Order: sequence, then structure tokens, then C-alpha cells
Amino acid sequence: MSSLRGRAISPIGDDTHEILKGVVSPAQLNLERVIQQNQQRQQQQNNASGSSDQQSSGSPAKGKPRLLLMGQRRSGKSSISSVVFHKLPPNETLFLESTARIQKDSMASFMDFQVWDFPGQIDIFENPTFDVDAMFGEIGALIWVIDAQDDYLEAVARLNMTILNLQRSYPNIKIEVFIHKVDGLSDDYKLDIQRDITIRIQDELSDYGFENAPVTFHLTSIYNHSIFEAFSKVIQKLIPRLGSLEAMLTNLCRTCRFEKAYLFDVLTKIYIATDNAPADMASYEICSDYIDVIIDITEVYGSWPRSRTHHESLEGAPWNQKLEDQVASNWAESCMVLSDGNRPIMLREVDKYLALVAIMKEDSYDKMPLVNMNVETVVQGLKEFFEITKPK
Ligand SMILES: Nc1nc2c(ncn2[C@@H]2O[C@H](COP(=O)(O)OP(=O)(O)OP(=O)(O)O)[C@@H](O)[C@H]2O)c(=O)[nH]1
Repeated sequence: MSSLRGRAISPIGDDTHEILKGVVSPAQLNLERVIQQNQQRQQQQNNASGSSDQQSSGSPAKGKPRLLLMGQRRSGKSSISSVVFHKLPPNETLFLESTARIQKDSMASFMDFQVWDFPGQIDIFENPTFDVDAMFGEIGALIWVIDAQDDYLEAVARLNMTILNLQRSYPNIKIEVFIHKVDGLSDDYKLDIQRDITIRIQDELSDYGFENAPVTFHLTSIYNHSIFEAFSKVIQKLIPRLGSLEAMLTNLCRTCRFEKAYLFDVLTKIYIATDNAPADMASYEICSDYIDVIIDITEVYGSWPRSRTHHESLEGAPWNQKLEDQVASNWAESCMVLSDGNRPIMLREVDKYLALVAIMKEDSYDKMPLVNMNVETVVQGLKEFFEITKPK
């Protein structure tokens, strides 16, 4: 399949070929032009307004974007960070000790970012030893965790103070409120709490003249996929030109008749883009569980060294082809059929961090060769996308 790379393809539909045709496609040229224009515009703004405004723009000027986890003590910040970024089983968070100082984690991922876990008792605006400019200058998002199983009035009051302090100097910082530990709560109660917290925050902010502060709310728990879903939404806001990624996946779904396609960060199981079909928690869960299965199997069998004779027999008759030319991906590919409705689900690695996972429709399995060709083309397009948009 690798011999197909760089050629125009003949898809089941007719859209994918515009993603990668020949050496440089119009889409690629367009993306490069837009990225260059954005960079020039940003450079001009920075030159015009000096370095202090650069910090106040809220977008990461240099280095890695930062996610700050803040909130009251025992609200669940360290648990969230450990479950999402370190694969700690949720039950084991019961034994986590209270955080005494800021924990800084660097994530080597498709996009290098940092996660800072703050101790609940710290108030950075009260404490003169904190360099607030350095802290919020390169911030990607502030995640405020509220324990929904506890009395949340004080947490909301502190969040309001924090937003008001930030709005004056850093109006573009994205504030993500995780209404957390909703696992034990009924659906009605969850929505009531969300409504109540939203109103309390919006009322307070509009009293101070901030009508449209960038605050988003998520209902989360470490005991189900909601925490990964919420982090996915947060990370997606940090991806430049996310719309182009979504358009690629939407085209792929239309061309191959997929029900849903996700681009996953394999280690964290955060999805960084999906097609434009309505979001559906069940399909996200099954794709994310599938990644776990593949990783487990790879850990057991992945490093199994094939003997030279076995290798030669695989490349010999009746195939008479090199092994890498017989498979669609040089790294990993897998496909299995879901028992409900006979819908196959496929996984294709994009690079060492990312994987494309898609749920197909019932009849797509017959068209696997064409599906593979289209997936291969989109994967090449995705690689180019990340190459072009990577911070220089
Ligand atoms: N039911 C439930 N419990 C949770 C959830 N997330 C965290 N917890 C529990 O909440 C408790 C406190 O979690 P931590 O992660 O230590 O809280 P923290 O906000 O880091 O606390 P400090 O370090 O003191 O600021 C632990 O016992 C966790 O098991 C959740 O989603 N649901």
C-alpha cells in the first residue's frame, strides 16, 4: 500500500483527492499561506504593542501551552491529572495525598503542553511571591475544578474572584469549569447544579461589566469517559486550524461511508478532532476502549521478533512482495467487527502519538481496499497538517 503514496487516488466518493494530490495540493498550499499570514499578523501585533501585550493576548507566545488545574482542596485536581495523563486507575486516586506545591508535568504528545496542578489552599492573587505574568503569559487554558458532591458556594466565589482578576489583564484566557465528581448524581440533579453554577458566575461577571467572558462548563467524573471528553474539548481549542482537521475527517466519513471518525492522542485517549456528525458519547467510548485493547495486545505481542525464515515465508509465494508493501501501514493497523449491527471499527496509526479510529457502516467491510486507500491518503494529509502548523 505504501506504493500508493503521493499518487492521486480514486475514492468511493469524490472528495478526498483534494487533500493530497501529487506533491503539493491546493489545500496544502492554502493551509501554508493561511498559517504564514497568521504568523505575520501575530508578529506585527507583537512588534506594535510590545511584550506586555503579547502576554495579555492569552495565546501562547513561545514554549509549551499550559493547562492550569485550580480549585478548592480535595476537589479532584490531582486525580484528574493522574487518571488522564498517567493512566492511574480511578479507584487508586483514593490514596492520593494532598498537593503541597505546584506540580508541573510536561506532556510529550502530538502537541507539547504542560499541566500545572495547583494546591487547593493557594490563592495566587493574594500571594506576592507568585509571578502572575509568567504564570498566565503562556497559558493555554485555566481549568477550574468544582466538587459537585460538596457545598460549592465557596468554590464559585473563588472562581469569580479569579476570573475578575484575570479579565482585566488577560481577557482572552479560556476558562474551563469542570463540575466534577458527578458520578453519584442523577441526571436532573447534574443539570440543576450546572444551571445554578452558570447563573451564579454569569450574574457576578455581568455585575462587573463582563458580559461575554470565555467561560465553558463541563460535567465530569474520573469514573467514566466524561473527563476525557472534557479534556478533548479543552485541547481542541488549542489546536490552530482545527476546522481543517475536522473537514478532512468529515470528507473521509463521506467518502468511505463511515459513521464517525476520531483522531486520538493514543496515550491520553483525548480526541483532538472528529467529523461533523453529531457528537455521540457511545461511539467515543467504544473507539477509546478499542485503543486500550490494541495497546494491551501490542504490549503483549508487539515486540515479538519474527525469525528470518518466518519473515521470508511471509514475503515469499504466493505473495511475492516485501512485507511493508503488503500492509496498509508500516506501523500499525487493525480492524475488528462490532457485534452490534455488524459495524466494523478500524484503527490506523498516524504517527507515534496519534491514531485515526473510525466506526464504519454495515456494508463498508466489502470495500476495505478502497477504504484503506482513502485512509492512507488522509493519514498523509494529517501528517502534512501537523508539519505545517507546528510552531516554528
Ligand atoms: N466520586 C468521585 N471522587 C473523586 C473524583 N475525582 C476525585 N475524587 C476523589 O476526590 C478525592 C480528592 O482528590 P484529589 O485529586 O486529591 O484532590 P485535589 O483537588 O488534588 O486536592 P488538593 O491536592 O488537596 O488540592 C480523592 O479521594 C479522589 O478519589 C470523581 O470523579 N468522583
